[in-house]
Amino acid sequence: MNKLDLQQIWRFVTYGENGFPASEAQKTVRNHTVFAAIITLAYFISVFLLKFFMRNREPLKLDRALQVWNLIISIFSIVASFKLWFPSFEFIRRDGFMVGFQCKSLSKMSTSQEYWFYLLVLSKAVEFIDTFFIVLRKKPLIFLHWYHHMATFMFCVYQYPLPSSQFRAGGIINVAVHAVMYPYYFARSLHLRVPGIVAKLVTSLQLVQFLSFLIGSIYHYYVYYFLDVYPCDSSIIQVHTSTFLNSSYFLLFANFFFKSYIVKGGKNKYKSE
Ligand SMILES: CC(C)(COP(=O)(O)OP(=O)(O)OC[C@H]1O[C@@H](n2cnc3c(N)ncnc32)[C@H](O)[C@@H]1OP(=O)(O)O)[C@@H](O)C(=O)NCCC(=O)NCCSC(=O)CC(=O)O
Repeated sequence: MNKLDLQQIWRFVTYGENGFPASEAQKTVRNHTVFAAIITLAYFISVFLLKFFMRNREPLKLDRALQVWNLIISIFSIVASFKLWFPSFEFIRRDGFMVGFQCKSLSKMSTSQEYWFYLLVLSKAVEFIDTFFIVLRKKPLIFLHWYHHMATFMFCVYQYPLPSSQFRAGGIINVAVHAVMYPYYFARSLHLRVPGIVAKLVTSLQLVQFLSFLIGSIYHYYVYYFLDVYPCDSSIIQVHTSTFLNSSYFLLFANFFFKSYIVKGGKNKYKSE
């Protein structure tokens, strides 16, 4: 097992966009796969230990901390969206949405994009913080929430060191969705009167996102199984992993949508505001 080298991980964070050494960063992430699994397991255990510890205690207020957290992660998601999306339009314009974005071109990102993509991968561990707010504030902790955080981080650690335009396209779409979701959470944490329709729109956006990932998978399967040449840079095992994960997310979010907004006219918290 390789040694944990936080200094090395941090060195890439402070490197900046210019000449970002993407292959070194990818190697470092690959060398830390076991540590990533340990962090994910530690997250799982500490979340449920903390939940148990809080069972007879008053919920913590944490309003200001939650606002600051949501503001930071909103700014990160918005800036990363711009940094990652604008150069990607060139791939799409040149080679089309499927080939240019999903199948093979996106692996050849600029060094600036590579830098932001590295931050995006690390942010999936930082986003574990969301759950600690839920537990300490004694809000309902649903399976979808912790499963999604754990699986997404491990999926990123597995895919990032490998060439995969499909994975990179997924990350870029996801950060754009987070650029809407976190400002929504920020507004909620400020106790602003957010109309119920906004929550529905955010959940719909998440569902469209998972659907777009699944359409990407179908395209890969079609090319792999029915055409003579397979030009995409994701191995079929990578595509299978992506299909499994995104199908599970799609089903869980569809269930969330159904229970929150449709059954008995939807939950009150989304109606009253
Ligand atoms: C509309 C949603 C974005 C959020 O649904 P929720 O039911 O969580 O929304 P809500 O408005 O009722 O807010 C719930 C409570 O959480 C508080 N809250 C504020 N900021 C938060 C944060 N960063 N993390 C967790 N909770 C937070 C709110 O103030 C509110 O508290 P109070 O009740 O005190 O006002 C939905 O689409 C969704 O994603 N639901 C799944 C739940 C979830 O955990 N989602 C985030 C990770 S999934 C993800 O990130 C998917 C992806 O990658 O696209």
